[in-house]
Amino acid sequence: MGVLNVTPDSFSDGGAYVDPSIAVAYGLAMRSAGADIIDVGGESTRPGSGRVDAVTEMARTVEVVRQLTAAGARVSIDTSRAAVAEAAIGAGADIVNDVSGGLADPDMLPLVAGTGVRVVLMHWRAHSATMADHAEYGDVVAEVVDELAERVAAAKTAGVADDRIIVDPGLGFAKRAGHNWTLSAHLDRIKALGYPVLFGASRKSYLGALLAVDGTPRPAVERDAATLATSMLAFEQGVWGVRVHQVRDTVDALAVWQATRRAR
Ligand SMILES: Nc1nc2ncc(COP(=O)(O)O)nc2c(=O)[nH]1
Repeated sequence: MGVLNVTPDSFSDGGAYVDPSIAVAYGLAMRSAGADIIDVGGESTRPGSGRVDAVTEMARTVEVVRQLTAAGARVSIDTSRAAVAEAAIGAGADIVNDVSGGLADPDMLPLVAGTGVRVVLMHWRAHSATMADHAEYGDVVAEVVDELAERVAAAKTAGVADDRIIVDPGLGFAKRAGHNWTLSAHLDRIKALGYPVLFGASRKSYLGALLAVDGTPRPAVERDAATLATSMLAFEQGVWGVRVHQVRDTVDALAVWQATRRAR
C-alpha cells in the first residue's frame, strides 16, 4: 500500500503532492513501482495536528481518486469521515482506510456496509490533537486486540461482512515508542483476531528516535531503510499488507522474503 498524502502538513511528505496532477502522477509512479493499492489521504493525522473540514478533505482527494482509478489503479481512501469516503467510493475507491476504526463518524460503518467496500479498522483512541493523552496501557497488545475486537463487532453489527474487514494496530496513534515496538513484535496476536492485518510503520517517529544521534532524531525521509526492516519483520509474521512511502524497495524486499520462504 503506497502512501499518497495530498496534504500540506503530513509529517514526512507534507506539501509534496497537493497539486492534483502531481499527486496523480506520483500515485501512478507508485503503482508502476509495484504498489497494489494507493492510499489517498487528505487530512494529516500526524501527532498534534488539527482537523480540516470535510469540504477541504474532499477537494483534496476525490479528483485524485477519480483519475487514479480511471487509470486502472486500486485506491483506498484514508479518511475518518463518511461523507469523504462516500465521495471517494463514488470516484472509484474500493477500500476505506479509517484510522479511527469507525469511531470518529457514526455514519462510516453503515456506509461501508451499504457499499460493500473493504474497510481498514485501525486501532485509535482520539483525534491527533489529543491522542498523546490516551497513550496509557497495561498490556498494550491485549488492549489493542480487545479494542480492535470491539471495532470489528461494531462493523459487523452495522452489517459489514467478515471478508470486508482488515485490522491495523495503529502504530504511533495514542502510542509511545515502546508500545510500537511491543506491537511490532506481536503481530501474531493481532492476526489471531482472524482478519488480514495491515501494518503501518513507515517513517514514523519511533524509528527516528531509534536512529537518533546526540538526541537528534533521524529525519523522516531518512527512515526508509529502517522502515524496510520493519516490513520484512512484518512479512515474517504474516501480515496482509504494509503501508509505506518507499514502494519500490519494499516490493524488492518482499520478493526476497517470498523467494526465501519458497526455499525453506
Ligand atoms: N491504516 C493506516 N492508516 C494510516 N494513515 C496515516 C498514518 C500516518 O502516517 P502518514 O502521515 O505517513 O500517512 N498511519 C496509518 C497507519 O499506520 N495505518
